[in-house]
Amino acid sequence: MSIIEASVAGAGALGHDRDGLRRCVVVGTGGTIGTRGSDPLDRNEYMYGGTSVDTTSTLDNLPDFPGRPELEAIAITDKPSHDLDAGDQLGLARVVEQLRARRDVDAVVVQHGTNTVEETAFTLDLLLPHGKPVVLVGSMRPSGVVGTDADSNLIDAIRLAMSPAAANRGVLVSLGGRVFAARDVTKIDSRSLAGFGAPVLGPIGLVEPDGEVFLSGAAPPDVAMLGRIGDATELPRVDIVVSHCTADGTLIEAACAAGARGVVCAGTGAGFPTARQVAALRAAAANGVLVCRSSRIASAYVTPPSRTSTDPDPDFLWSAHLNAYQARIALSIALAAGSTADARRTAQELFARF
Ligand SMILES: NC(=O)C[C@H](N)C(=O)O
Repeated sequence: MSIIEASVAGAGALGHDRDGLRRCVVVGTGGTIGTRGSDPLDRNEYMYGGTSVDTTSTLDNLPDFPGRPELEAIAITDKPSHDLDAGDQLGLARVVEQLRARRDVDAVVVQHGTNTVEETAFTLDLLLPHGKPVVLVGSMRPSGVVGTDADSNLIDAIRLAMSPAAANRGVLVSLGGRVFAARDVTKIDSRSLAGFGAPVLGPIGLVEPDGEVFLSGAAPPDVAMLGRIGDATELPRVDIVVSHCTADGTLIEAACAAGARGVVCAGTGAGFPTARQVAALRAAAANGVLVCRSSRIASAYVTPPSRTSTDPDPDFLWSAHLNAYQARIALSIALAAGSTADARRTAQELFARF
């Protein structure tokens, strides 16, 4: 596990003496929202590590706002989000659970890079039981630059997390005044301040500029897989292989040679690998690797095999509404929770329910 530190900054250090008020803990993992631009006019030049803004000073610099709860900061990693690994995500899940178990904590906000926030959000959604709100937040621009969204997004996320409507809703993601369910959200733009979208079902809510929170839609299932993976600090390797014209089995064989216990094929359309990929996937499945058909397109429904001539293989799992990135996470967690035979059942159940 590569959690580097778990240092709690006392709320008193934040200068707010608000006995009796509610408390939100902000957990820093890194990402642009955890950095400060070196030039106010340069939105791209910012650094991690030594020059980044730690979560405590981010909160110290946050202006007061109506409804501001007591805030507490914990820094656990300081990485661009594409460098987070499963150990980081499992460690984060356990830190969030410890915080939610505290009687004086009402909600947890996680600062996270936007590149993979959808992956960590879905991981936490599978791992954590429903209960006190958990909100992930990122920003498209570092703090301290002209037009930054770092402070406004953080304030929105805190307001969302402190809203009673956010409890028992699974993990939520907040960016640009919009609220997304973990299972729906994806990064859709690498430049726009509205960088997140939910291509299939849309956002489930709004945080208005005056702090009003509106949420709609149903909560996702409460599967709480953390309780089933014991004290695992890593997750079994599951690789994604994309399909396209001319794709053959080389990458599938390489994944298996690297020790993958599962392979997700991001197939074309409703989940179709090429014939040469199917042959390699069959060979993988024959060797005990769990194979899942998913799709490379943003909105797909990959259905169970009907044993018609066009279906790749009745032994392959199918990701239903989940995209390939989500299927990889669900399969990996299912493999961590039990034997390969159990994982086959658990993963297919997770695919069906989300
Ligand atoms: N806007 C961002 O947060 C991107 C960032 N580099 C990341 O860690 O994902």
